[in-house]
Amino acid sequence: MEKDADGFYSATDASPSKPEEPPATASAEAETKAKVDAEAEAEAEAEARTDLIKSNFEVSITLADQQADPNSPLFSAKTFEELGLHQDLLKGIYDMGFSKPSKIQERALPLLLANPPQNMIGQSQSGTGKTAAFVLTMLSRVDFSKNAPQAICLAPGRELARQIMSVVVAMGKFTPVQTEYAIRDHLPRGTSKVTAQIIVGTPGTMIDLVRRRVIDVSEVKVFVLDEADDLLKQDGLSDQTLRVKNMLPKNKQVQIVLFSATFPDQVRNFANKFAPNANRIELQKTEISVDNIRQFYMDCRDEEHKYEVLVSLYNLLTIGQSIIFCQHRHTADRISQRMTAEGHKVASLHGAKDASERDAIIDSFREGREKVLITTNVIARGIDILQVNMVVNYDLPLLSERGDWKNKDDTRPDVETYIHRIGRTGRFGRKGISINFVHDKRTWAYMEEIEKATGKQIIRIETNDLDEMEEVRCSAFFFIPPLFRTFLRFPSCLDV
Ligand SMILES: Nc1ncnc2c1ncn2[C@@H]1O[C@H](COP(=O)(O)OP(=O)(O)OP(=O)(O)O)[C@@H](O)[C@H]1O
Repeated sequence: MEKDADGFYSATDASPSKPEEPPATASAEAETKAKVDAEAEAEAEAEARTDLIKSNFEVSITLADQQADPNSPLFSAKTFEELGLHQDLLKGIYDMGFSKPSKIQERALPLLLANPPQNMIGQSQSGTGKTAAFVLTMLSRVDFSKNAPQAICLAPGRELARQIMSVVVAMGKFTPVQTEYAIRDHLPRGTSKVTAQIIVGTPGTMIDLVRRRVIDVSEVKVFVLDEADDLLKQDGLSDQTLRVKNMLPKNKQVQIVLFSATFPDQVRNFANKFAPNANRIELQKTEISVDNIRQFYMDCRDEEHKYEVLVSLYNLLTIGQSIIFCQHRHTADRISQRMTAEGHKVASLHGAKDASERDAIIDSFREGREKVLITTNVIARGIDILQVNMVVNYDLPLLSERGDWKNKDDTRPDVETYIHRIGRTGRFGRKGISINFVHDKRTWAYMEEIEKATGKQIIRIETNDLDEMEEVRCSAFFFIPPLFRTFLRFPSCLDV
């Protein structure tokens, strides 16, 4: 197997080299060399120390490099100041540590903020900053002096709605914005009218709250769908999403904003009707999945062998954080129970757990208290946890298994879900690894189809060669100072 075939570079490659000054004498030369060596050693040690403390191996240099590369989805020729944002929002953005817009932010924000407001259908690869684009739109459009809902954002799941809200709160930190959730079990029965200006929730609960007049939508002027293709999928959430739209005021224009990394052809037409005359930012099919996620597969003998391989990967899974995707809830439960019984620390999350348990599990994972999360498609989309540097497709996603798919005999993989799943790693230019488990002719064929559809190579790793796996992981993520290699040979040393 060729390592680094797809141009991954380490921090050493990316570091700007120091200009060399010719030393005046031999002793000056020796002195300079000693100084440079000492500096390099100190840098390497500092880097190793920082990595040990953070226990994640981000190489920050890559972000600046990518934001300066016109071919990167993170590139921008402009600054946030040039995008026409209010001073208080600029403060919020810089407080979050953003320094430059990404391509989607640079392109979408001027269109989203222009007057009169126009609809938008925006597509950009996973982890490239779509959330900030629509959150800044909502925060820019609401009138903080009015205590009434003016912007509604829908997401397909509870975990994503909560995450979007955290971005609204962080970006709106220097504004007087008031926010409220429309997610299950959040507002107690008997709650009187919601006066918050921005509401984030899931379609079913939003309908319920509007119907019960807890949420009055008469002042709404922005309606956002995140993961819009999922919310507009026929037989899926599209009925409910459409009902929310039909509840919005008819006597004034509501700006409709749709965002996703994927807009399959069958949804695109409906999206065009849902958001008429929209400005559109689209990706070519070959651009959809990002290059910074290296994709691998492991050829397992059967279902039991899949489990054994997963267990053998445990040390690697816990260097950073990892998400393991299964097709069914019972598989996620079975694997996590078995691994826990064998002494491994893993968590499992799926839609059958109750709301408060789901919140506690994802929060604990987000805070890094759990390092391995075994789950279903419930968090395949949108979830942004920067430390996740490995995704395992324990089961490949299939169309026939999708709740909204009518043809249960369909023998095709669900390529969109695959793209979203692997997009849980490699966020905003970071490096990530995905591994698919295949175990028979059928799953092999699914994987080949995914490879063809995404146009990205999926490379084999031997199931019994953990050294190779370790090297793959090291070459993908780390600048490895010589001393530090020891730690990588024994990853448990890193759990400080
Ligand atoms: N301009 C920026 N500078 C630095 N970081 C940014 C910037 N914009 C967004 N980010 C960060 O990038 C990460 C990914 O952003 P976000 O979750 O919005 O991606 P996305 O495009 O919505 O992805 P997905 O398609 O998976 O939902 C987040 O951690 C976010 O804070």
